[in-house]
Amino acid sequence: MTDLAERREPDLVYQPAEDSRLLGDATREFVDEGDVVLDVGTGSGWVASVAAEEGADVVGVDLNPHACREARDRGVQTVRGDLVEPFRNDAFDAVLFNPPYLPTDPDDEGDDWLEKALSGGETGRAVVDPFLDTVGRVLKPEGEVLLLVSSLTGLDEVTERAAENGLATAEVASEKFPFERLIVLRVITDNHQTD
Ligand SMILES: C[S@@+](CC[C@H](N)C(=O)[O-])C[C@H]1O[C@@H](n2cnc3c(N)ncnc32)[C@H](O)[C@@H]1O
Repeated sequence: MTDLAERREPDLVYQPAEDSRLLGDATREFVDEGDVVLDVGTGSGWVASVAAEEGADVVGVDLNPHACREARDRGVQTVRGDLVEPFRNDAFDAVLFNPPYLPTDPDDEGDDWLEKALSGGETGRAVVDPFLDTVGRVLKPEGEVLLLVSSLTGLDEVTERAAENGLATAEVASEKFPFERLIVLRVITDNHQTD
C-alpha cells in the first residue's frame, strides 16, 4: 500500500510555494467560519485546506487530474473542470485563485501539467482574464474573490479587466521578491457593501 507522501507527484502537481503561502495568509484573514468557498486551480489542495481550517465549507477545482487526486488525498472535495464552469450561480461567499500568472514566450511554452500551472501565456493573463470574465456569476451578492497576481502579470490590466466585469479590486497583501512583487487582490462586485 502506498502512503500519502509516496502518492504525491511533484512533477505533475504544483507544490505550495511563496505565492500559495501569501494567498493562504489572506485566506486566514478574510475567510470566516461557515463560508462556502471555492478554491480555483486547487493544485495540491493546500490553500483549500487553509480555508477548511478556518471552518469554511470548501470545494476545489482543477483542470489537472493529478492535482484533483492529490487535493482529494489531502481531504479536499475536488472537481475536475475549467475555472468556475462546473458551479451554479450565486454559490460562493469566497473564491480563491492562485492562477498561472507568468508571461511566457510562445517559443518557450511547454505542454506539461507544471507548465500549465505556471504559464499565463504571452501576457501572463491568459487564464486570469477568463476567470475575471466569469467569476461574478458564481459569487453570492456579498461574495468576494482573493486573487494572487504578480507585478509581471500587469496589475493595471488586471484591474481594468475586473472593472469591465463590474468588479472592484484592492491590494490586501504583497511581498517583494528579486524579480517580481506578488500581490493578493481582494475583488468584490461594484455594488457589494463593506462595513
Ligand atoms: C500556480 S498553481 C496553484 C496551485 C495551488 N492553488 C497553490 O496555491 O499552491 C495553478 C493551478 O491552476 C490550475 N489551472 C490552470 N488553469 C486552470 C483552469 N482553466 N481551470 C482550473 N484550474 C486551472 C493548474 O493545474 C494548477 O494546479
